[in-house]
This record gives sequence, structure tokens and C-alpha cells, in this order.
Amino acid sequence: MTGDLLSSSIGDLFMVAGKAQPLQLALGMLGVLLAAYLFTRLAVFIANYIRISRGLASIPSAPGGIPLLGHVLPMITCVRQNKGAWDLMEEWLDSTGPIIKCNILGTHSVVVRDPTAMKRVFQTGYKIYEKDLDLSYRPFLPILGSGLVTSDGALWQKQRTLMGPALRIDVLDDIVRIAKKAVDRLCEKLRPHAGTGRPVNIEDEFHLLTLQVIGEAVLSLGPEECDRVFPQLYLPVMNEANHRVLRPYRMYLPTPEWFRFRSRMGQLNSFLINLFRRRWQARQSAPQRPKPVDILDRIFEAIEESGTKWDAALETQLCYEVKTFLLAGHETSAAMLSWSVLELSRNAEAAEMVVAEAKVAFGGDPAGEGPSRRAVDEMVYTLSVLKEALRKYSVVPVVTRKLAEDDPVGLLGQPLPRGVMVTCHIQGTHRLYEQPDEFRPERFMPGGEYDKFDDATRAYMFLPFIQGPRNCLGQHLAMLEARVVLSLLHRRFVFTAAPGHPCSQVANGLQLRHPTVVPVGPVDGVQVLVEERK
Ligand code: HEM
Repeated sequence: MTGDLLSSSIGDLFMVAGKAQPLQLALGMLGVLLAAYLFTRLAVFIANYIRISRGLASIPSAPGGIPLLGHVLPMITCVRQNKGAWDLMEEWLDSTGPIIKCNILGTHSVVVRDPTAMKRVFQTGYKIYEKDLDLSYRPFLPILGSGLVTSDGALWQKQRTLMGPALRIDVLDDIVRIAKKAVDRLCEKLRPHAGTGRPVNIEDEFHLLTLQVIGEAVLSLGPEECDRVFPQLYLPVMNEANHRVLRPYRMYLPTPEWFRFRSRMGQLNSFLINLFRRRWQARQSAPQRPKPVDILDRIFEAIEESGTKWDAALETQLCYEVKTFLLAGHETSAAMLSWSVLELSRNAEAAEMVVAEAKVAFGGDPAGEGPSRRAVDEMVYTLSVLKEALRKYSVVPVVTRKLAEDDPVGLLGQPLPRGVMVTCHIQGTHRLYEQPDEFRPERFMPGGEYDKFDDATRAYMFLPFIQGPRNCLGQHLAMLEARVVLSLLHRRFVFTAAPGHPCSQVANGLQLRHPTVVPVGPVDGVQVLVEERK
């Protein structure tokens, strides 16, 4: 009986199949394949989830997690209260211990701030602590692609070898001159405001200035071209990518903004690739190799020396690298400069010390060609102001990694399983200083608090640029540029926080930090009044 039933239903099935349209059959097959794919993905996800959970069993969990959602709700609440998720993580570290685990929609993360753990992730174990492209960097992948910040393994190694020298050594001499010209232009812009009581949003000005510096240093673009191309194409694209961090669905929904993003990306890529082609062809047809004038020239030299063939793949890769330099090189520096100006506007004595260094470096002719690089290197107090701004405000508060294989050494004595995300809480490390809320540039002066840390871990107590083989390639460029800008601005003007603006009302600048956007700048900019310095 059962056998009859079975054979008749199989027969029916063949009958139906026989009568079905090819399209229906194809759709049916597609449905089956999709279901099988989703089922396999789910099975792999569950198996990994269980394996990683077991591997982390002995690590204390952050408070407030619930099944499935993990710690997403406390994080959302925290952002609603105008605090960064990284602030919440710091509270967890304070209350629970030096190593904790949390869960973000099924992704396990271990959070640490101890310098020995940082050393393992950034230095001794860097090959297995890979970039976390699934979560943190995903919204930026359409822009940065396989550029230096977002690549790993052999490709990263090759690109780092190719690009590294172009950002170091002699280009740094040019940066002083380029930054000097940019800050002269900014001074001209500020002069009409001096003494008028009209506030200026200095953060906005720093965004334009740092884009001009990086645009000229990398591509020899003039200030007008930078001001024309970047605010139109590059800045809106970055803006959308930042929105996508908290609203990942925007990456997939074909809204008008999604199409605008694609179109601007396309225009920016064409602008860059056309520029590369023009410059490469001019170089190939020149009777002799010209002296390099910018970072692109130096990259071209490295390409020629390595014998790399010029083709479409190379153009695309170059495009990713240049967009990486633009992104990495301007927002971080603008945030650092904004915080420094805010702090100096509250501390006349520190501002006077910066001015004193500027007088030595720029001599009696601040409007001249600019100091030598050696003279800028000697501005140790100005450098300490910038470092203290990077410490106090931690413009990159967390850096995440994904463990590519089991790490039996692990962090703080805890072996870690493959696949776990590691959140290096840079802000937490920067708060392991005495009275961390206070702005004290002296910490970074010779013999100061920083010098007194233990030799073995000192380098991991100050991590704005992280450390190790994947450290920031532009850190020397950034700090050189910022010293020129900060010192010359203060040599010419006195800045005070504009009355009525939050930056004149809150007791501590920490209250002004943006809760969701990295690099962390002031949430409402820094509005200042400008006076000529006597
Ligand atoms: C105050 C300014 C800056 C800060 C705080 C900063 C911070 C950082 C940090 C934290 C990283 C590591 C990111 C990670 O591993 O996930 C990084 C990497 C990088 N930065 Fe910067 N950066 C600054 C300026 C610059 C500038 C001016 C440039 C270029 C012109 C630059 C180019 C890069 C590149 C290419 C990398 C990737 C290095 C690699 O993975 O090999 N940065 N930066």
C-alpha cells in the first residue's frame, strides 16, 4: 500500500516535471540550489560559532549581552547617549578585567588595551592577526579596494615594498614647503576675520587644508583643483561610506544615494586613472627620466625599478592606493589639528611655547619660503602638543583584526581560536596615563611620563599610528605637516573658542568627541574667534 502510494507520487512528480515549462524548472532548480547554499552557510556559521565560543570559554564576557543580538543593544543605547561604542568597551574593561569578550550579531570579539597584548597583535603575531574586512572596513571597500590599508598577505607585502619608500625620505623635505604654502593661504583666508568677532569653523578649514597638502604631495594638484575635485567627488563618497558603518543596509539598497555613490566613485576613478595615464605617457616619452616632483613620480620610479608591467590591473591598484592616501592622509590630520587648536585656545602658556618654537624655526620672516626640515624637527614642544592631542582624543580609538589561525600564545595568557575578531582598544591604552583627561604635552617631552614607561612596552603605550610592520606609512608626513601648520597659525593668530558654541561651554574637550565617526573629530566642529598676534 505504502509502496503504491510512493510510486504514484513519484510518477506524479515526473508528470508535473514533464508538463512544466523550462522556465519553471530552472526556477525550481535555482530555488533548490539557493536553499542548499543558505543551509550550508548557516551550518558553517553555527559550527564556527560553537567552535569559537568554546575557545573563548575562559574569557569573561562583557555585561549586558543577550542571545542572538549579543551586545548590540547596549551599543545602540550608548550611541543614543552620544557616547562612542568604544567608550562602552572601555567601561567594560574597567569593570570586568584586562581581557573581555563581547558579541556583535554573532561575531565574537575579544577586547584588549594592555600594551603586551598590543605587541602580540601588531608585532610578534601580525601575520596571523589579519585585517578585519568583514565588519570594520566593509563600508570602505568600494573606495579602498585592495589598497594598503585593506589588503593582507603577499599583495600587501608587495604593495608596501612598492609604496613605502615613496612616502618616506626625500618627500618629507617637500612636505614642509607644501604645508607652508597651504597654511599661508589659510592665513590669508583668516585675516579678514581677525578682530571682527565673526567665528570661523577651523575644523572645516583643516579638512580643506589637509586635502590640499595631500593632493599636492601625492599628485601635484593645485589648491583650486583640490577644492574643485575633492569636495564634489571624494568627500560625499566618504560621507556615504561613514553612514554605512552604522547602517550597513545602505550598501545593498538601490536608493538614489546608492546610485549617486556609484556614479561619484566612477567619476573619481576616471579622474585618477586619466591623470595616471597622462603622467605615465609623458614620463615614457621624455628624453630622460625627470626628477621626481611628487609621491606619484616616486611610485612610478618604484614600478619601473621592479619591472612591473603597466596594465589595467596596475591602474586599478594605483587608484586604490591613491584613494587610500587621500583618506588616510587628510581626515586623521584634520582631527588632530582641530583638537590641538581647541586645547591651545584654552591654554595660553602652551600656545606661547608653540609660538616661541615657530619664531626660532621661521625666524623673523614667517612669510618667507619656510624653514628647513631639520628646523621643524627641532620643534619638540609643538610635536608634544600634537602627540598629546592624539593621546587624549585617540582619533582612531579602536583598531580591529581577525585571527587567521589558532593562536596558542594568545593575548594576556589566553590562547585564542581562529576566526575571532580582536578589538585593540587604543583609546583604552592611551588612558593608562596619569590623570588621562588632562591635556599635558609635557608627558611627551624628553624625560616626561612617556619616557618613564617600561622599555619593553613603551612603544605600545602610545598607538595613534599603531606599531609594527603595518604601522601608519604616513605618520612622519602627518607630523611634519601638522607642526608647520600649528606653529605658523599660532605665530600669526590668537584663537579663542567662540562664545555660545559648545567648545566654549564644556569643561573638557572630551565631551565634544563624535560618537560614531572614525577618525574622531569634534562633533560640531571647532568654532573660534581669531585675533592677530601682537
Ligand atoms: C594624524 C594622522 C594619522 C593617523 C592618526 C593615522 C593612523 C593610522 C592608523 C591607526 C593606521 C593603522 C590602521 C589599521 O591597521 O587598521 C594607519 C595606517 C595607514 N596610514 Fe595612517 N594615519 C595618519 C596619517 C596618515 C597619512 C598622512 C598617510 C598618507 C599620506 C597615511 C597613510 C596610511 C597608510 C598607507 C596606512 C596603511 C599601512 C599598512 O597597512 O601597511 N596615514 N594610519
